[in-house]
Amino acid sequence: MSDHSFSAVSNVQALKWSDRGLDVLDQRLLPGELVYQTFDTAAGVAEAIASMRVRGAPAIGIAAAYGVVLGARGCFARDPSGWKRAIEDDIRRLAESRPTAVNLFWALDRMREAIAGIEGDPVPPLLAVARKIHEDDFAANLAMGELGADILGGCKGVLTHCNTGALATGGYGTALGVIRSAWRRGTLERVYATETRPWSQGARLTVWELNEDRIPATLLADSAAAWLMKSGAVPWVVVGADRIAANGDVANKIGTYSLAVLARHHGVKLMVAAPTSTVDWATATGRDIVVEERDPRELLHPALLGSDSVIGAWNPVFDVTPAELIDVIVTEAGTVANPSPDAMAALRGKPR
Ligand SMILES: CSC[C@@H](O)[C@H](O)C(=O)COP(=O)(O)O
Repeated sequence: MSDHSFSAVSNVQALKWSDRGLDVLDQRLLPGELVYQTFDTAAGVAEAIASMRVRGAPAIGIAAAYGVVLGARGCFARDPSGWKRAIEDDIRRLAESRPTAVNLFWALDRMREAIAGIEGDPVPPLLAVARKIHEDDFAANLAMGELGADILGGCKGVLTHCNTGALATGGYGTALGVIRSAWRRGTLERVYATETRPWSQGARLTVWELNEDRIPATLLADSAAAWLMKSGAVPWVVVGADRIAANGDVANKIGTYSLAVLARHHGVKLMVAAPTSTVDWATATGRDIVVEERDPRELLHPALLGSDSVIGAWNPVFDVTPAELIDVIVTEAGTVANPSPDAMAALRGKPR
């Protein structure tokens, strides 16, 4: 993978592999500081995912794949004949880092399959698989960008939620990839980005990425979305996904479901852009998706945290949008209009 392939479309790379280990751009510090930290163990990568230094379903999967390479390097050095048993602990730790984004489990399954066939030093073959996962995600983003931009046609304004850009993926982005492609075609004039709770992912990451690419954007509070839709400025909402069930229900950043309901009320269309690695064929409907709930302290003011406080906080960080509220799902393998179990099944057989 050449650096040029990334810098041609975006200056941002969330994950970089080097002989020292995995360099992770600490997304918690953006946009104020651009700091990479190097992780040289699988446990370190698991912590980087859990603590949200790495964010976004595809990027989490890619980081986990590199984490397995690091785990194999350590296990093989300690025990060349028993490393395959030892690495299971690392894989388990990585799998426990976040529960909702299925790309994590998809990538770990790919690494496990590769481990099964390895004789001798596992690092070169596992690194090749991790790099392929990374490169394939980037290529999928570019393909989705084109397919999604075709559907947006001459649309001048879109609303997006969360961050789905180069930082959240192998580069370029899912929903933000569609937006980048539409912008490059000269059709899109302005992006509206929600600030996105928790941690203001839109305010700190999405609009930063858009600014890096000089794409005009307007930031709004999540609660301003209905009012924006009423104004007619956004014929489309374009979002990513953390897990898509086999019937087309979509788990994505908290607030996506609200946007879907609002969009339907206002006659605004909803596009979900995600690679096929985000489709969980083993999960029949959105009811079976585990929705991560994070620490209430991420929401609640410290002054209200004391033992004499009667205030709690509910902090689910994803929600599930039912398929019937989604107009189209865009993947690198094709698009699914009006998603249903049958329409999704047709996607399954298509080559990536
Ligand atoms: C490109 S992944 C889909 C996103 O919309 C998504 O919800 C996301 O970035 C997840 O964020 P995270 O910060 O990892 O919880």
